[in-house]
Amino acid sequence: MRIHVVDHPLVAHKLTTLRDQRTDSPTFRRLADELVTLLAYEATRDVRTDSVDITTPVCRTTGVRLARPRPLVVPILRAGLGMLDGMVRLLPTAEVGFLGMVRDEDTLKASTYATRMPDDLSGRQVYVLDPMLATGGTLVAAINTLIERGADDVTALCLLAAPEGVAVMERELAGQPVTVVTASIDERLNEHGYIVPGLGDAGDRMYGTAG
Ligand SMILES: O=P(O)(O)OC[C@H]1O[C@H](OP(=O)(O)OP(=O)(O)O)[C@H](O)[C@@H]1O
Ligand SMILES: O=c1cc[nH]c(=O)[nH]1
Ligand SMILES: [Mg+2]
Repeated sequence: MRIHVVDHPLVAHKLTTLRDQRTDSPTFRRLADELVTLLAYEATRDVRTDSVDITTPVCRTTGVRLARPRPLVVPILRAGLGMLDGMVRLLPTAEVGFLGMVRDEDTLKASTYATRMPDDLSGRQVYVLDPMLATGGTLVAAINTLIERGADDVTALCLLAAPEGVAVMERELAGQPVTVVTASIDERLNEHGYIVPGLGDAGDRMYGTAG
């Protein structure tokens, strides 16, 4: 497993406003959308392409287009849904699958309540969207599901990651073809499994009270 932290002043600026507890839900959704577009630029660096011959108004030339089979984008409901539009705007040919997962707030164990994606993912590049990598339980389970279906290239886009969750991913997914792209590795998890400094509950901030 590889991890890539996107170190860019625009990312840091938007992330700071996202973290601020005064930021209301509509602004939070807009910033999450903008941030995923910036992360996607890094996350798709190795997206597969084919060469294609075209004619410009001036001459014939060879360019590239996104390869087949189409990439699959999988948001993890609920909070990951807020990252979907920004991602498919950059990857217009992508197919979209869905994983509904929730973490028990007492045991911090993740469970899956909905799965809707192709059974066979062999040869597919998969992009998983989840804003928060906290204990890592959700993302490890999600990525194992994708690998069991044959995915051989998985990239997770997370707005924030905790060092504890990164360590769990590195241990549980050692040797697997997995990359995590994040805007920040924060300081730690608190006693409730929340990322510190973090941004609170991403799903609630995205879809909770409008503030
Ligand atoms: O790394 P972990 O410790 O597993 O925690 C991270 C998960 O927790 C949050 O989801 P939550 O369970 O709150 O569901 P929601 O998106 O519906 O709010 C978040 O969106 C991640 O999916
Ligand atoms: O800090 C955290 C941890 C898990 N889930 C969230 O939404 N936020
Ligand atoms: Mg939540």
